[in-house]
Amino acid sequence: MLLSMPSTPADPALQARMLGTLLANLEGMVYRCRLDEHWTMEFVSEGCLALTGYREEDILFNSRISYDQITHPDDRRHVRTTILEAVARNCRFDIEYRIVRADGSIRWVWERGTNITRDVLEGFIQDITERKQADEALREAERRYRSIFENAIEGIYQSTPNDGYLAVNPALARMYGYASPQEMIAVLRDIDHQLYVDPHRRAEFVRLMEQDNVVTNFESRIYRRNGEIIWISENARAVHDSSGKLLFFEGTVEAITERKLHEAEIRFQATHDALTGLPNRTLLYDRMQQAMLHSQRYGNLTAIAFLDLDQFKFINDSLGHQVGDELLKITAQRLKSCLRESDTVARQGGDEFVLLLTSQPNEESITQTMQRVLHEVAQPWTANDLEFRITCSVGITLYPNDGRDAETLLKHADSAMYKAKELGRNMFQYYSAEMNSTVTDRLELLNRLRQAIPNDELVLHYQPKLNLASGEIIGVEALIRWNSPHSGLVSPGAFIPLAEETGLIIPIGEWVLQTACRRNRAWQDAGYPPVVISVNLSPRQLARGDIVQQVERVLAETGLDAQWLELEITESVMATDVEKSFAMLTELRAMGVRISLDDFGTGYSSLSYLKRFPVDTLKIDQSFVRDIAIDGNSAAIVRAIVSLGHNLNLNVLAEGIETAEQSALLRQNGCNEGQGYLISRPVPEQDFLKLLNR
Ligand SMILES: Nc1nc2c(ncn2[C@@H]2O[C@H](COP(=O)(O)O[C@H]3[C@@H](O)[C@H](n4cnc5c(=O)[nH]c(N)nc54)O[C@@H]3COP(=O)(O)O)[C@@H](O)[C@H]2O)c(=O)[nH]1
Repeated sequence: MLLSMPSTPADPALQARMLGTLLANLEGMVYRCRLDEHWTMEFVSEGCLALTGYREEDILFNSRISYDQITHPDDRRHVRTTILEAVARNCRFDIEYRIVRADGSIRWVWERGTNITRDVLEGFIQDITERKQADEALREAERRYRSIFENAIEGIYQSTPNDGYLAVNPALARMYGYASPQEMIAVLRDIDHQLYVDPHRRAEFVRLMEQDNVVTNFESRIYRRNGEIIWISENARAVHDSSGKLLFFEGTVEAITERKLHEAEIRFQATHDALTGLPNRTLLYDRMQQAMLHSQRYGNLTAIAFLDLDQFKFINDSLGHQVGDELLKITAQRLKSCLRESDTVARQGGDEFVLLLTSQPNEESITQTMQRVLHEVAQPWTANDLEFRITCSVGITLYPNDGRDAETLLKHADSAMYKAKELGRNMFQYYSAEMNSTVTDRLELLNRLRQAIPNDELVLHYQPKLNLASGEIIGVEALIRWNSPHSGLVSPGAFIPLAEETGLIIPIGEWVLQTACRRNRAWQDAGYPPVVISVNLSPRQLARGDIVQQVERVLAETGLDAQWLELEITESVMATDVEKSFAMLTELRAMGVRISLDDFGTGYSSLSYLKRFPVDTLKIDQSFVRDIAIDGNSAAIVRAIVSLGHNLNLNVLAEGIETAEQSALLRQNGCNEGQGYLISRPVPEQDFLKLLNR
C-alpha cells in the first residue's frame, strides 16, 4: 500500500517529514479517494497542482471540483468500468486516460491503484502526455514510412547477404515482374543467379557494402520473372545493430532501361552515320588505333581501303537525292557482305567509304577481298523501275608499310584511290610513294581549267557524220579539246569528268554551244553546204533547268537557224526528273532543235520512255560497233537497235566505225548513218572544212 509507514519504529515526526518530502518530490499525484460517483478525494499529495492545475483544497471532498469532473468526459465511462472491474476482482488497476486541467488543456495520465477497502481506493496518477505524444509521433512516422514503402514508385527492399529478401515493396515486385511482394520474397531466394544477369554482380554489391557501407548508382542488368532483361540502378546502405553486427541491406531500385537505351542510342548516333548505319569517322579512327596496335603486337598487316563510287555525283544529280541515298545504303550492305565481322566498313562522307581489314597475313588476302568488293559493288540495282550498275575505285594503304598513323594512312589511301580513278575507274590501287603528288595534281588541274575559258585555251574539233550509202556528210559532231600551255592538247576524257564533278561543265558547256553555233553559221555564210552540228550536253547542264533559254539566246546571238543544231544527250537524262526533262526537250524540239540519244544501248533506257521522249536520232554506242564483226551478240544488238529506231521513226547512227567491214555490216543491218575514224577522226576546223568541200 502506497501510504503505509515504514515498519521500523522511529520518530513519528521524522517519519511524517520524510513522507511529506517523498510525496512532494514525486512527479505525479498520490491520492486516496472514495469509490463513489465523484471519486471524492480524501487525500491528494502536493503533485495535485502540477498535474491538474487545481490546488489540493479545490479537489479534496469535491470542494470546488470533483476528480470525476476533471476526468475527460469521453474517458469517464472507460475509467469507471476498468476500476470497478479491478475492484470486483480485487486486483490492482492500471489505466491511461485524459484529464481536463484547470486551464482547459487536455493531458494524458497514467493511473495505477488498488482498493483499500470496499469503498476506498489509493493510487498514483502521473502525467504521460509527452510519452504519449512521442508514441504517437512514432506511430505516425511508422505509418508514413509504411505508406511510402507501399506506395512508392521506386522499388524498396531489405535484403541480407545470404538469405535473400526480407522485405520488398509492391513497386519492386511489379518492376521485377512478380504478382506481389510475398511472391517475390518466396520465389527469389538465390539473388546471385536468379536475379542478376551477371552472377558476379551480387558479390560485387556485397563487397562494396562491406567496404563502404553504401552503394550508389549500382547499375546492373537483371532478369524479370518472365525472363525479360531490364536495367536497374540501386542505391543502398548497410544497417547494423548497436554492437556493429550487420542486420540487413536497405535500398532503393530504379528501372533505367529506357535511359540506358537512350544513352546507347546517343552513343550510336555519335559514332555512326545516320543514313547507312555504318561507323563514322570517329569510330573508324578508334578501330584503326586498335587494329594498328594489334598488328604491332602480332606482326601482321592492317589494310585501309578508301573507296569512292564512280559517277555517283551524276546519279545523284540526275536521278535525285532519294535514289542517291538508296544507292549508298545498298552499297553499305554490299561492302559489309564482303568483309569479316572483325573488319569495319565506315562511311567517310558523301560517296566515300573506308574499309578497315584487320590482321591480314599478306597482300594476297587483301587483293582477294578487294576483288570481291569490286564485283559486289558492280552488281545491278534497280531504281524508278530501271536497272543501274555503278562501279567504284579503291585506294589501299597498309599499316605499317605506308604510314604509322590513321591520318597518314587515310591520306595515302585517298591518293591511291585517285590513281585508280585516273587509270579508268572500277579498280583498286595499292598506294605507292609517287602517288602523293596526285591530289595536288588534281587541284592544279582544276585551277588551270578554271583559267582555260578566259585564256582562250579551249578549241573544238569536228567529226563528220555520213550517210553510209551515199557517203555524203549529213552532219558534224563538235568535240572539245583543251589547248593547255602546260600539257599541250588535252582530250576531254582527261578534264570533262573533273569539270562535271566541280560544276565547271556549266560555263564550258555554254562556251561549246556558243562556239559550235557561231562556227556553223559562219560556214553557211561562207557558202559551205549546210550541215547539222551536234553538241554534247552534260546531265548537269540539263539539271540546271535553263537549257531552253540558253539555246534560244545562243541561236539568237549567233544567227543560226535551229534546224542546224542537234543536242546529244545520254540515256540517263530520260530517267532523270522525267517530267522536267520531257518538258525541256519538247520545247527544244518545238524550236526546231534536233535531239540525239548518245551511247544508246549501254544503260538506262526504258522503252516506254523512249516512246514518249522527243528524240530524233539513236546513236548506237561504239562498243557494239567495235564488236559487230566478231561477236554475234553485238551484231544482234545493233540489228535490234536499228529495227527499234526505224519502227519508232527515228534516225539510227552508228558511232565508232573504224573498219570497212564494220561499215558494210552496219549498212547490211539497215543502219544508214555513221561516224568514226574510218571516215575521219575529229579534226580541227580547217581540216573539217576541206572534207565538207569535197
Ligand atoms: N559534255 C561534253 N562532253 C564532251 C564534249 N566533247 C567531248 N565530250 C565527251 O568526252 C568524251 C571523250 O570525247 P573524245 O575524246 O572527243 O572522243 C570522241 C571521239 O573522238 C570518239 N570517237 C569517234 N569515233 C571513234 C572511233 O572510230 N573510234 C574510237 N575509239 N573513238 C571514236 O568518241 C567520242 C565521241 O563520243 P560521243 O560523245 O559518245 O559521240 C566523250 O564522251 C564525249 O562525249 C563537250 O563539248 N561536252
